[in-house]
Formats: sequence, C-alpha cells, structure tokens
Amino acid sequence: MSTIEPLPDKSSEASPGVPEVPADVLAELRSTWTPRPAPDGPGRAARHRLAEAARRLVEAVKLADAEGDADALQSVADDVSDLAARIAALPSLRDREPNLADLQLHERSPLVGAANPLAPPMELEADGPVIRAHAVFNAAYEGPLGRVHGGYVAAAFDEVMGVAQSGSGRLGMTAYLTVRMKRSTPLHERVDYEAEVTRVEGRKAWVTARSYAGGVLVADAEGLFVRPRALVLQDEARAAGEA
Ligand SMILES: CCCCC/C=C\C/C=C\C/C=C\C/C=C\CCCC(=O)SCCNC(=O)CCNC(=O)[C@H](O)C(C)(C)COP(=O)(O)OP(=O)(O)OC[C@H]1O[C@@H](n2cnc3c(N)ncnc32)[C@H](O)[C@@H]1OP(=O)(O)O
Repeated sequence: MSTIEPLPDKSSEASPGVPEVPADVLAELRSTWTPRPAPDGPGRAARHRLAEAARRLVEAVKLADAEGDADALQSVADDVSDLAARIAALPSLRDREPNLADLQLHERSPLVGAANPLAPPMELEADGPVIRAHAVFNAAYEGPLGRVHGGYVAAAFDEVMGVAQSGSGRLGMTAYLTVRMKRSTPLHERVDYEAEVTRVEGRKAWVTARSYAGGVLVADAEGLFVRPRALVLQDEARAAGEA
C-alpha cells in the first residue's frame, strides 16, 4: 500500500504524542467492536438476514427503471408497503430496554451494523494500534455516477476513526473531521481503511485515517475526538471512589 504525508497538525502546541494505553483498558474498549461476534441466538441471526434482504431491496429500488412497467412498480410498491407494516407490527426495540447486544456498534450502527440495512456493512479489525476496516458500497450509495457519495465517504471515515480513538484509552465524540478526497471512491469493489490515534492531550484525541481501492489511496482524513466534559467529571468521580 502507498504511504502519504500526514495531514497538517492544526495545533501550534508541542505534541505530547500518544500515551501508552494499558493493554487491559485497550482490550476492553476494543472488544466492543472487534471481532464481530456470532449472533447470540436465532432471533438475532434472523434479524441480520432481514437486514441483508432489506439492503438488497434498497439497492433494487434504487435501480428500478421508471421507463419500465409502471403497473409492476405500483404493485411492488403496495407489496413493500405491506411488508413494512408487517415488520412494524412485530415486537419492536421501542417496546423494551435494549440489552448489550442490541447496543453494540456492530449490531446497530449505520456503517458497521449487521442489523441496520443502511450499513454496507463495514467490517472492522483491530491490528495493534491500528483499526482496519473494509466495505463494499452498492448502488444505493452512489453520488457521482459509479462512485460513492462524498457524505458516505466521510461517514465511513467517522466510523473507523471513532473506533480507532479507543487507542487513546478513552472515548470521545467527533469534534471535527476533515476528509481529503483525492480520487473517487468506487462502488461495488472493496474499499480498505486504516486509522490510528496520532496524538492525545487531556480529553482530546487526534486521529488520522486513509482509504484505498485496489491498493491505491483514494482519501485520507484527520479528526479530533473530544471526551465530553460531563463524562470526564464522571470518570473523575469514579476514580476518586476507587481510590
Ligand atoms: C458519548 C461520548 C463518548 C462515547 C463516544 C461515542 C460513542 C461511543 C459508543 C460507541 C461508539 C464507538 C465508536 C464510535 C464510532 C463512531 C463514532 C462516531 C462518533 C460520532 O459521530 S459522535 C456524533 C457527532 N459529534 C457530535 O455530535 C459532537 C457534538 N459536540 C459536542 O457534543 C461537544 O461540542 C464536544 C463533546 C465535542 C465538546 O464539548 P465539551 O463541552 O465537552 O467541551 P468543550 O467545548 O469545552 O471543548 C473541549 C476542548 O476541545 C476543543 N474543541 C471542541 N470542539 C472543537 C472543534 N470542533 N475543533 C477544535 N477544537 C475543539 C475546545 O476548544 C476545548 O479545547 P481547550 O480545552 O484546549 O480549550
């Protein structure tokens, strides 16, 4: 894979670098995302299958030709509408407290969630300090013809970098994300991502990432993740309680 110059560091302060994160802390944070667990029962496996079928449905709808048979389109619109009503009538997550498996990113996220039909889904993998990911974007993600929409290019980076920030030892929210789109991100072929923390300062973590198609760099990104003040206060209260 080609390497690139890192994006410019927007801070004028001296870089304190990335502190060593204790292995157990890192493992606990990372275990939330990688590896993707097998479904914890037949209900979850069926839900994943449903999401996969819905992905195919969305792509097929996106590609349905308005110049084709209008009656057939009306007819399937009725069917899909009925289907949506049938699914909505099933027991819903709105009706109970979610459990841990429901809350996991790889279950619910719009990028990596196996149960979320909006997710390609991306696959994540921890490789030491680096988070790697890959995805194939179907026709539903098309922006410029044959290429991934720039908003999804950025969203995919946010996800991978959001997970990579666990390399800082604490989790924050995306404060800014800068994506440099050097080439178009192609549809229908595997796109690879890598992301890592480059610098940590208090509750701020800077993360950089790159994406590749066919081994060629297509985009890179820099982001700042900030642990919200309220959570830092909770961390401090917990640490004081444990002391
Ligand atoms: C709940 C957070 C922790 C959990 C993390 C999230 C999910 C975890 C669960 C599973 C997910 C795991 C991986 C996630 C995968 C994908 C991640 C996606 C993450 C997101 O998709 S998340 C949604 C989009 N995201 C937002 O919805 C943020 C909205 N926003 C805020 O919630 C606040 O804005 C916040 C919290 C960012 C800061 O608020 P705050 O009050 O705690 O802190 P404050 O403003 O004082 O800033 C403190 C210091 O950061 C500097 N600073 C702040 N913002 C800056 C900026 N933009 N540029 C440059 N510097 C900035 C200040 O200048 C100051 O610097 P200094 O201390 O040096 O003066």
